[in-house]
Amino acid sequence: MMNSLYIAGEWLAGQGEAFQSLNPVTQQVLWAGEGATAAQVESAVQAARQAFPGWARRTLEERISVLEAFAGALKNNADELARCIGEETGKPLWEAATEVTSMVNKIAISVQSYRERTGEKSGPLGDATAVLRHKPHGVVAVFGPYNFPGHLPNGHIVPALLAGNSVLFKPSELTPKVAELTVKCWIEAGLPAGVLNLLQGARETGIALAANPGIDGLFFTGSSRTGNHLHQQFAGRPDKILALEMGGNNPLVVDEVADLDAAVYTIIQSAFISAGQRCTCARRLLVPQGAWGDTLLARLVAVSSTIEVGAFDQQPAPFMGSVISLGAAKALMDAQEHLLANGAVTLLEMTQPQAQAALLTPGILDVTAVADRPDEELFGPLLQVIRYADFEAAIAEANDTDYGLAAGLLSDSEARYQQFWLESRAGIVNWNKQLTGAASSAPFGGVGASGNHRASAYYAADYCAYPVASLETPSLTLPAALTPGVKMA
Ligand SMILES: NC(=O)c1ccc[n+]([C@@H]2O[C@H](COP(=O)([O-])OP(=O)(O)OC[C@H]3O[C@@H](n4cnc5c(N)ncnc54)[C@H](O)[C@@H]3O)[C@@H](O)[C@H]2O)c1
Ligand SMILES: O=CCC[C@H](NC(=O)CCC(=O)O)C(=O)O
Repeated sequence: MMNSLYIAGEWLAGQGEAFQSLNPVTQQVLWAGEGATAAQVESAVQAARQAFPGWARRTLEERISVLEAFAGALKNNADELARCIGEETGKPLWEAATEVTSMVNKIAISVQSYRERTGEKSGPLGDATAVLRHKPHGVVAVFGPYNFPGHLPNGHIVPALLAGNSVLFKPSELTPKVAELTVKCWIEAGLPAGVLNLLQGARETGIALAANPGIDGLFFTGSSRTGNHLHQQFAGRPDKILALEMGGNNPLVVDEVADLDAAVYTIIQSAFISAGQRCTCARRLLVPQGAWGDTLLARLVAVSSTIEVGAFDQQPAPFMGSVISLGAAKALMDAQEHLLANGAVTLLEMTQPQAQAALLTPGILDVTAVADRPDEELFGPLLQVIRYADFEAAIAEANDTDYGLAAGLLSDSEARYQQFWLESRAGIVNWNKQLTGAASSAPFGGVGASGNHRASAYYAADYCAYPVASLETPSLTLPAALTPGVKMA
C-alpha cells in the first residue's frame, strides 16, 4: 500500500477506493494508490483547523518567506515536475515546462495582488482612524482539474496560504502524481504541518470534502457540470465562500483581415494548443460567408493538417500531445460522429491513429447546417466552424451560449472591436490575439455558466480573505456635542 495522503504533516495510506494514473499514450501506470475516505477527510479537516490559528497569526512577511522558499523548491525540481506533468497529462515537454514557470511566477504575482487588493489601508475619519484590514476565511478546500494539474490548483493554493488560510487539496484523480510532487515542494519549503493537506481520491473523496461541515470555503476549477453541482450543494450557506472557475464554449470571430496567415496561426493557437484542453480554447470559429471565408478555411485546413501530434517526450517536439485518456478520446470521437450525423460537414477529420493511444489529430467541422447545435464544451482538438452573413449575425452567434469565459475577434477594424467588446458577454475579450494564454497578472474568470463572479488569477486574493473595516481611537471620550434626547448629566 502506498502512502498517498498527506495529513497533519504525515504521509499515510488512503483507506478508500484504489485508483491509478496512466500515461495516456503508452498506458503505462505512473501512480497507484488509494483515495481518502470520509473519515480521513474529517481527520484532515481537523488537522487544518488546528494548524490555522498559528499560520494565520504569522506575519505576512513570514508567510511570504515560506512561499518564496516554495518557489525555490519548484525551481530546484523544475525538470522532474515538467516531466511528470508531461507524462501524466500527455502535454509536450516544452509546454509542461511553461506550466512550471507559471507556478513559480504565481508567487510574486500573488504577493503583489495581496498587497494591492487585500492589504491594509488607514486614514483619519472624524476623531478616529478608519482602518481596512483583511482576514483569512479559515480552512478552505481546493479542487483541481487535470488539464493544468500544477498551475491551476497552485492558483488557489498560493493566494489562500498567503492570506493565512489552511488548505485541503483534492487534485484531479487523473493527475495524482503531479499533486504529490507539488506537495513535496511545499514540504521542502518548510510549510508547517497541517497547513496544507493532500487528499487524493476520485469523486467520492470530492463529495466527502465538499460536504464536510468543517470547511469555510471551497475553491474549484473544473467542469461546469461539477461546479454547478457544488453551487447547488452550497445553496443556503452564505457563511461559506465558493469560487467556481469552469468551462466555456468560446467563440472566435474572424473578420476579413489583411493578413490571412496571421489569422490562421492565431486560430491554431486558440483552438489546438494543449490538444484543445484549455478552458479558454476557441470552440466555435465564426467565419464570413463568401470567397474570403472559403480561402481562410482552405488555408486553415491545410496548415492544421500538418500539425505535429505526438507523445510528450517525442523529438522533435510535437505541437500537440494527447488528450488526457482513452475515455476522453472516445468521447470526443463520438461527439464528432454525433455532429456529422446531425448535418455537420467535415473540413478536416479528427482521427485517432492508434486505438490504444489517446492521441487525436486536429479536427475542423462546419456545423452551420446543424440544427439546435448543442451548447457544450467539447474539451479537445475539435473546432466547430459557423459561417455568418454579417457582423451583427456574428456577434449574435458568438453570444448564443450559456457560457461566458472567453471571446475573441480577429479584425483590422477598431470600430468593430469596440462594438464586439461592448456587445460580447465574457470575462476575457481579446482583439487580434489568441484566446488562450491568459496572463496571471490579470483577473481570470467567466460569467454565465463559466463562473460565479469570483474571478481568479490576479483577483484570487479577493476570495481568499474578507475585509474588516474598523473605526479606531486609543481612548474613549465623550463627543463634544451629544445627540438630541440623550442627557449625560
Ligand atoms: N475556468 C477555469 O479557470 C478552468 C481552468 C481549467 C479547466 N477548466 C475546466 O475544467 C474542466 C476539465 O477539468 P476536469 O474534467 O478535471 O473537471 P471535473 O469537474 O471533472 O473535476 C474537477 C475536480 O472536481 C472533482 N469532482 C468531480 N465530481 C465531483 C463532485 N460531485 N463533488 C466534488 N468533487 C467532484 C474531481 O475529482 C476533480 O478534482 C473543463 O471543463 C475545463 O474547461 C476551467
Ligand atoms: O484551462 C484553463 C486555463 C487556461 C489558461 N489560463 C490561465 O492560466 C489564467 C491565468 C492564471 O490562472 O494564472 C490559458 O488561458 O491558457
